[in-house]
Amino acid sequence: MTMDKINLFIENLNKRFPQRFSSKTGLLAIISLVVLYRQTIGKLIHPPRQLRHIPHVNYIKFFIMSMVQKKPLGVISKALTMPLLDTSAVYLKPERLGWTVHVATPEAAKQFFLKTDIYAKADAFTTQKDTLFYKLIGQKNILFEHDKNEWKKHRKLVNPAFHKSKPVKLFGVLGHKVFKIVDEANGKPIDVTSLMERYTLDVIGQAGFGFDFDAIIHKDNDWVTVYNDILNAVSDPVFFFLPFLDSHFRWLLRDRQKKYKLVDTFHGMLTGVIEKKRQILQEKYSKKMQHNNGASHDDEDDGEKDLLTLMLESEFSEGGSVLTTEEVKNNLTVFFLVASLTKKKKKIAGHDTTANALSFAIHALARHPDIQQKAREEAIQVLGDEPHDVLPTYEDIRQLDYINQVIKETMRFHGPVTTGMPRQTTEDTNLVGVHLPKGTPIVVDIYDLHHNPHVWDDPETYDPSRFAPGGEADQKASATGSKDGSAMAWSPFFNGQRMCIGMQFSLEEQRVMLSSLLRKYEWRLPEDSIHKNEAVTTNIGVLTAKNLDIILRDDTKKLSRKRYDGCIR
Ligand code: HEM
Repeated sequence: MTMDKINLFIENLNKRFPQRFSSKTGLLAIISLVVLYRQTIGKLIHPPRQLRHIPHVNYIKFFIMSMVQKKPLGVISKALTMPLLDTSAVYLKPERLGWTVHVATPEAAKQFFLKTDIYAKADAFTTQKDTLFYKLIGQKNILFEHDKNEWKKHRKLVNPAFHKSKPVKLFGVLGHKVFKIVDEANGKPIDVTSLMERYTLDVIGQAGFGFDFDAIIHKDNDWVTVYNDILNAVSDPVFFFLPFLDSHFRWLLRDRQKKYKLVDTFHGMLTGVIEKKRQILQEKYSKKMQHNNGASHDDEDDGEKDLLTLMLESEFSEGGSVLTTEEVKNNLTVFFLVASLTKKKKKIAGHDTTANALSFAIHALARHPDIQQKAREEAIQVLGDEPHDVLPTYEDIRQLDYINQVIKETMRFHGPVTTGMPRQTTEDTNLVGVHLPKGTPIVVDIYDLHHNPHVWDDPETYDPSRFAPGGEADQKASATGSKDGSAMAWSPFFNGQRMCIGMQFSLEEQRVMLSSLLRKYEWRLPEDSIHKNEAVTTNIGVLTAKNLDIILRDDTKKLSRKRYDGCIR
């Protein structure tokens, strides 16, 4: 605003309100308004000066589309972020840490994934101590740990457990419980997101630490309710955006205090299980050491042991406790957070990565009956067409080439994790020609990377054959190590050191579930489905399809409806 305009404005004010405004007070008022605007709304809607050389989304449009109109992420991406990628590999978008750099090309993603010292995990959540979320996840755990040495300690212990864990039989047995629910629906629409969430909750309970939530069959049982209540409280947007309510005003909020008690109850259960398992293992190992004269061989199948047992066993082989019970408990909680968290209130974004990947695959196959049929033929070819339910084996799921392509294309098209957790640059740096000052918040935008037309051919077309041998994805992967980082074009689990540790676990779980469903059922969307043309998704948190009802029918007529009778093929 020039001086002339200010003077004119003051003159007008003086005319309207004679004797009220001297030039001085008018000027002061205007300056105060400008400062106030800059410090509040201006700060929100304009990126900080040091980042203004990077293209940014229009804040107002973004706010309206995401918060007011609640448009699906894909719609927002097409309207606001994709156009920015025509001229730049990165752009700015508002996030929890303020204006954040979003990386959406393989070349830039490669730098992000590999240079972990520069793009270090931000201490974003753990700085807000005394919140319910902080209480739930605890101070030290593998996912949120930003101190490299501390993180290595966790990863070293958790890695072998995930490497050994192959609970394929468990995935199948719990799949048969899912069949029970589908059969009971008798052709009526089923909310598959909820069903898959209950499935993955039962999986992580049993595969994580041998605990049966029994969520598939009894969705309202006590532990599932405790768990849902905690999760709903943790994701309550009011407390999420105003964390000081938790830390400073909890004493006024009795209902909130109850949620803190629920977390204590949940932690108490986990701690009890850990301590009991430690004790049993300790006794077992002492006996074995006596009998085997030092050798500690175990006859049980490692693949079907739960992750907690495997973690504690690797502690024993290291010669004692590596992590405290508290740290082990925090890691188990993290497995829940990323592997299976159900939700009760539909308005809350889903949190469950694998369940959403499965739901999106079911949706994609419902929209593309030809692909569904091709995948079914493979499932029947590998698992057989005996007239009873079967349990896929590890060898079986290794042969599911086409279903694997379906899973990978689904995770490109609708990867449940859309950005990963924020990093902050630890020094001034240059990312593919863009200057980033120290302290810049930055994420890899998996959704935009997977939908970037400069990276993928016709990215809005769902086509599993991209992942066929020699296909588009293979060509990119064979460029591994190349400067343009094309191998990073598909990164639903991230890449590099902090890549998802549960990737194989999740992929195997998906292979078992999808092949089992395909072998037994045909499915379609109801006529009035909101997801007919494309999946209507959330735009915040883990990507979820809202109210995804599907009609499943055991009408292939190839198999009888006889329930699994205990025999494993
Ligand atoms: C479709 C399923 C899944 C997807 C898309 C997924 C994706 C991811 C991504 C993108 C990250 C990196 C986050 C970051 O550093 O910002 C991650 C990390 C992690 N994931 Fe997964 N995940 C999935 C399933 C699982 C499962 C089933 C488990 C465990 C049972 C798991 C355990 C973890 C852990 C522990 C980390 C932290 C690793 C570390 O920092 O060292 N994930 N996941």
